[in-house]
Amino acid sequence: MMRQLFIIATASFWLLLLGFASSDRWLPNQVQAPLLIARGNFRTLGEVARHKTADDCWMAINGEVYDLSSYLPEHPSEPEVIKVWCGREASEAYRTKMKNRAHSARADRQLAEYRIATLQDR
Ligand code: HEM
Repeated sequence: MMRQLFIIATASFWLLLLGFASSDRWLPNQVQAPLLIARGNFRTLGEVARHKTADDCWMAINGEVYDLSSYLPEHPSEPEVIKVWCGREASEAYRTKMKNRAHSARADRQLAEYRIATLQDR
């Protein structure tokens, strides 16, 4: 009886420990994002520049880096209007739509979904 109790207690202890050690893997995305920032997920403009095609399209906007590859076909303008900004610093373009008009709050919310990193200055 004591032996069984001892085995159960030991097994529970290690299971609990394992659970704590790997718990952040099971956290939902909203919780994982700040963890990624805390761990320093930074990309430089040089790295952004390597993703400059429509199929592989990163942009730096307001200090954050976005992978917009899957969003491009959904953008409600002529494809060229947004494609030319792939691989570039595009804060001004996003802020003005290149015609002195701001994007909507809905656009801002969509943009946030594509964030992959924070922009590193150098
Ligand atoms: C960075 C370069 C970009 C440029 C030059 C650009 C330009 C434009 C233009 C010309 C329009 C259509 C005309 C208009 O509504 O005034 C438009 C609409 C829109 N764009 Fe962009 N866009 C850019 C990036 C983005 C990104 C990254 C997103 C979101 C992930 C986005 C989301 C939208 C949405 C949702 C609309 C519909 C109108 C609105 O909600 O503001 N755009 N954009």
